[in-house]
Amino acid sequence: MSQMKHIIDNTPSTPGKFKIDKSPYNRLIRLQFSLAKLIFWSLVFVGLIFVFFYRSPLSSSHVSESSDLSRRSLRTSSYGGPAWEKKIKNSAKIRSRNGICVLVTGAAGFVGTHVSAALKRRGDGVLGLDNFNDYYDPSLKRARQELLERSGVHIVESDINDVALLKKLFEIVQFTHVMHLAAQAGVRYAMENPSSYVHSNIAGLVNVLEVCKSVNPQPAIVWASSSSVYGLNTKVPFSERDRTDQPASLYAATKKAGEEIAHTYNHIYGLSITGLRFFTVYGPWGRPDMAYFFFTRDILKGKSIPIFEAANHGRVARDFTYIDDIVKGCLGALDTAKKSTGSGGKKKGPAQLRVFNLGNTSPVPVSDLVSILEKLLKVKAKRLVMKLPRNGDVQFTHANISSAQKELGYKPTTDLQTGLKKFVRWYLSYYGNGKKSVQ
Ligand SMILES: O=C(O)[C@H]1O[C@H](OP(=O)(O)OP(=O)(O)OC[C@H]2O[C@@H](n3ccc(=O)[nH]c3=O)[C@H](O)[C@@H]2O)[C@H](O)[C@@H](O)[C@@H]1O
Repeated sequence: MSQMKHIIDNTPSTPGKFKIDKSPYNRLIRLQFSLAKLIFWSLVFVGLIFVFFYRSPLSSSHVSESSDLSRRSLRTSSYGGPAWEKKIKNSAKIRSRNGICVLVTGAAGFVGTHVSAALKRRGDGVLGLDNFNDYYDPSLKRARQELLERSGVHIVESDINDVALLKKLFEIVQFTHVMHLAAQAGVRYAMENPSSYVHSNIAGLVNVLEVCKSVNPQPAIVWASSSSVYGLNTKVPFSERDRTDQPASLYAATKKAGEEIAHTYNHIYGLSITGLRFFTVYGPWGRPDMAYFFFTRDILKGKSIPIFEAANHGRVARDFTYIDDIVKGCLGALDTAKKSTGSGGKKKGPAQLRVFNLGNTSPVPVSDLVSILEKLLKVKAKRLVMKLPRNGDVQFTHANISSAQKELGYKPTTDLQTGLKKFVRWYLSYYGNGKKSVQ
């Protein structure tokens, strides 16, 4: 109390504003006023500490906003410092004449790993970004990361929603291109965890574009859309000119929204943007949530596998596309991307806006995929034929690729039999020795 008195007595009145009055009533008012001031400044102090420790761009990223995203760990390691910056510069250094400098988001993902490795092999500068979430076994992502680090590609561990980090990366490196592959993938999981699709495929995309539009020079952007935007269309093969306004899953709806968002950023800010509609990409280092992958695992385990069929025993088919073909399409898109035209957040002229199908042009029924796997694995599958669930799946996909062929020189060369053979070889070497558990 005496300490309090000391504080109160020494609280200076603002000169010229208050006349010092010694009456008990005014002393009480002064006491209340000073207490209010004390509380106010204490709150400001606590607030400053909060801002400094939890919102600082150079501390861990904003995990709190993602806490509602069950099954995802958005853990990000702290970053900053000269050693960290050196690693980034080294990874992003262009080592060939006419090379490009690419920030690859989702670099520890299936397509991201293959694209990053291919860019690095040609001497381009590559920096990866990934949040290593646990949508599927993160140890597989870590193994891909090891692979990339060995070839000189560093992956910064953070979420695309961490705008401060994205800006920092652009301060360190002048990326000529952004290959935006980070996304919440999977058609059926969207019913389980819808907010993760909004977080990554909508909010995340907007953040990436926001940063890209405001840096100088603006990079050109190539990003992953999806064949699922064709939704319930029945006209085949799917052409880029077809309608895309009847998505069958929230996943598809977020990818379609992404295409519209891309249009806006191209229109307002002059960003050069290319969307790639991938058709069921498969291959070594693939995604364990995809059918070909978990069919392989379950056939080997002797577990039954659910094979979907449409009404009246209609076949469900996919235009399965091998990863190496997709990588060529991605590189083709990067190499033919024109420069963005804006600067200082302002558009200076019309910029390139493109969308391409990257498929294989030969759909295969899922039951045939299983037959190929049976032969390769030399194990008979326990087939459990089921009705196609109404949770996002469409009956078939089939790409018309003439546009990608013409503009990107895209020409898929791997049929499903050949591609699955390579996948199975990888699968057995990665999981087959019993050291790693298949999740
Ligand atoms: O092409 C695309 O745009 C999409 O391709 C895949 O989606 P999907 O084609 O549904 O791939 P899978 O989940 O591997 O399914 C492949 C086929 O197997 C069928 N399937 C799936 C699961 C299952 O238990 N049984 C089954 O028969 C599906 O109906 C589908 O026809 C990816 O998961 C998406 O991220 C991607 O965007």
